[in-house]
Amino acid sequence: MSVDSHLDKGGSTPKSPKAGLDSRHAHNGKEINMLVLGTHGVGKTGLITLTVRYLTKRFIGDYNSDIEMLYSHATSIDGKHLTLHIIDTQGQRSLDDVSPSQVLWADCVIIVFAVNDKTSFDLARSMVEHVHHIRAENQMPIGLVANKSDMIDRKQVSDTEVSRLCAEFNLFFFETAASEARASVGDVFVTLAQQVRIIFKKKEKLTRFMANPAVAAKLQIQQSFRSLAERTWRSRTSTL
Ligand SMILES: Nc1nc2c(ncn2[C@@H]2O[C@H](COP(=O)(O)OP(=O)(O)OP(=O)(O)O)[C@@H](O)[C@H]2O)c(=O)[nH]1
Repeated sequence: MSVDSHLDKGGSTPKSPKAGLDSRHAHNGKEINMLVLGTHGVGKTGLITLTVRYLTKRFIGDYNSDIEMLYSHATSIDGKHLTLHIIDTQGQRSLDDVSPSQVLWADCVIIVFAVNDKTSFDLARSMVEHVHHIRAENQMPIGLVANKSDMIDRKQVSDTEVSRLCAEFNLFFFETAASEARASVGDVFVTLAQQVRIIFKKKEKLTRFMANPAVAAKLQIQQSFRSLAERTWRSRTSTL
């Protein structure tokens, strides 16, 4: 599916990503794919619609929380024009509901739980491990969002277990209340987009460095020495 900048064309209804994901634009640093996971009712749709509203200063019309949606919109972060593609998944009941192809499509993942729902946190923890496992070769920034922070009196998740999980997997942590429409909700997506850009820039720098003929020649010489040393060692040990 071609993921053009739907919201920027003045449309008010996001698209369904069911037709498949177009990865042509992925990982180019200008278009950022963001996947939002979390069990039912934790507030994923609320967070996304609020963020898009905040970033585009435009009201998104009716949305249906029961359908998986792709929101695409252009924005400017740190003076750079970027297009964010955000998939709002249908709530997952278990890891079986997490689509590996969506995890591979993503440049970053945002995992949401509700502070008043311990089960949603337990699933969030499993999702973090699962995403790490799927992206073992190519790690990416993961954001953990503790939503419904306004329901502090019904809190079921301790700060200690949240901090432990964040420390273990190097997560970017945010506390939000989608119902209270604070501008800070937008920080989740902006921070993750910035992290994706940092990784992209590092990779780009490394690619340029490796493409330098002097570096390539040096690496080739090192490799030749290594092969020669290996061959010498093998021939010595075989004669023993
Ligand atoms: N008190 C409170 N309620 C919230 C908050 N965020 C969302 N809700 C409510 O939680 C319910 C579910 O919100 P959604 O945004 O539809 O949750 P979702 O994660 O997209 O749900 P699914 O699409 O079923 O996976 C709605 O009734 C929201 O009004 C919050 O920060 N605080």
